[in-house]
Amino acid sequence: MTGPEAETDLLAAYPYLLPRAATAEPVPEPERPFDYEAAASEEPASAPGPRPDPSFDQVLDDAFGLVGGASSASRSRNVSRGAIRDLDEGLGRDGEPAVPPPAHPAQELGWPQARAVAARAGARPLGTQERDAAEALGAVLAAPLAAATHLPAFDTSAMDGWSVAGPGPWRLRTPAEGEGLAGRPAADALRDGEAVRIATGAPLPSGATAVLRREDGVVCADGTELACRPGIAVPPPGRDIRPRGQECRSGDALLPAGTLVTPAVLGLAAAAGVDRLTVHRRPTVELLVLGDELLTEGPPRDGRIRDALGPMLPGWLAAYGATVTGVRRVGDDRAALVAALRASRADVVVTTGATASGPADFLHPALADLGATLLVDGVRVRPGHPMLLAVLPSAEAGAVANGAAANEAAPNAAARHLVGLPGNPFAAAVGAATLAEPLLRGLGGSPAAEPYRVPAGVAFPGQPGHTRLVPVALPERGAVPLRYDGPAMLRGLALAEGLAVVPPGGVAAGAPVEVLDVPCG
Ligand SMILES: Nc1nc2c(c(=O)[nH]1)N[C@H]1C(S)=C(S)[C@@H](COP(=O)(O)OP(=O)(O)OC[C@H]3O[C@@H](n4cnc5c(N)ncnc54)[C@H](O)[C@@H]3O)O[C@H]1N2
Ligand code: MOO
Repeated sequence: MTGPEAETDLLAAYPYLLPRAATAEPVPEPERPFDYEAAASEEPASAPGPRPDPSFDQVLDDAFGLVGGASSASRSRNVSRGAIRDLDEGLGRDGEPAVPPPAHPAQELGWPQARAVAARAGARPLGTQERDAAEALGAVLAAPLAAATHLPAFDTSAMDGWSVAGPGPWRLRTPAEGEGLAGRPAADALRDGEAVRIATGAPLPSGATAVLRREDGVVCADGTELACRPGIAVPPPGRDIRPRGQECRSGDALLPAGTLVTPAVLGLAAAAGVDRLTVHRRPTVELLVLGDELLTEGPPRDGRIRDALGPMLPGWLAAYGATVTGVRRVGDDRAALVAALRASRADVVVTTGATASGPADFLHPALADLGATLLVDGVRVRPGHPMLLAVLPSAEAGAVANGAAANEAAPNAAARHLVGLPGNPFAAAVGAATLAEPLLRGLGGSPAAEPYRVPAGVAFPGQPGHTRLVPVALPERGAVPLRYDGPAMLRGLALAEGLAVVPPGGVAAGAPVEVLDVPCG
């Protein structure tokens, strides 16, 4: 469907785009080279101070302001995608060769290379386990889901009405108590010319050739005869019967290994009689939020600000496949950070803040104290460049150092990792999408997926030498950037339907641009 009717439907589905729909205009190309710092520090035009409550539409208009309006339609996605395959094949993006990463990177890596390093660090899943289906939600199937039954398990009626044998009219049998209802044994066999009531989902009696819908049949006054209503044709054999095995046969592989266990997968498994699922163990993650300046409630005060990442990142990390075992706040204290890292039993520790070189940025010294190995130490990406990825010494070593029992150690004998995200909130999100996503997906057994690309709805200027990650809306005309995408801002990200990956050379309007998912669960 196209044209005004389609547009009306889409606008009904996405009302927040409505005010822009009528006014969407061609988008002017930016006239000056992209100035990242200027854009990052871009503030609302009006002076600070009390402002009248804007309407929801105004808020969204404002966010879309940078591109002169979103187009008429949007859509949502819920697909996991990696972006590493071409690198693994040695192709490289951004014009950078996909050279093997150094063991101790002395300099920032390109964005594609950093993602490839994180993917390789997570290349070996942590192990498999059999779990009750409900507990497997969010894990990845380690074996195909095999049907334990035919579906439907028996011939069944697709409609409320009568099961009939042969062409009508039919002698209508008086049903015994419960006969013809779902969940009861099939009614006694029908002989040719007979009919008996049946409900949707009830097993079909043998001898039945079709189902006559209730609204298509008429019963004579004494209730003994059934005929089609005038103008209704006799249902041909098989009409409104769901035959046994129509959807699958017992033993059929319904889903391949590598499928994410979603609510729909739980539904399918239950329908197919499967109670236990074989899944990859989800990596455990502990989130350490670093910084003395962070408050956990109320407005910023006395130079202190609210922690935005403790509330945000657990959902993101869970969407990447992790089981988040805890969020801990650690002050600007090197010894406390070292102790927290030693004490952690998680497969992956994610930290926020303290990645740079300020007086309170203790992450690098703490990692040195621990004897950790840096795999990524800075990435040529804006924002988020100080992000890092390290291999931690084994949990057993940490446990012994702390006098803890060895069996408290992470069940994973494989390497434990630390993802260090910058403190600026949008920069931290970029770091999570760059390093935590491929690492956690891999450890959790998700296969790498093809990069997801959409046409750029406008030109995206590049930043020489750096990849830019830009929060975008995805209306029909393609990816369009959202405002308020500075490193310390979350306004753009909170509205975003994806993160566009803009290579150093930029992306011309209409050319494909890779888009990463923004977790929304
Ligand atoms: N001399 C340099 N200074 C900085 C550089 C640099 O290259 N050289 N890089 C800048 C960039 S880019 C970033 S990003 C930040 C990274 O800083 P850190 O990771 O060390 O983080 P902090 O200094 O702890 O915090 C930075 C900023 O973010 C705020 N913050 C921290 N945690 C949170 C949180 N959980 N929720 C909300 N906001 C948070 C913090 O208060 C600071 O304002 O370094 C630049 N400096
Ligand atoms: O670019 Mo930082 O990484 O400002 O946020």
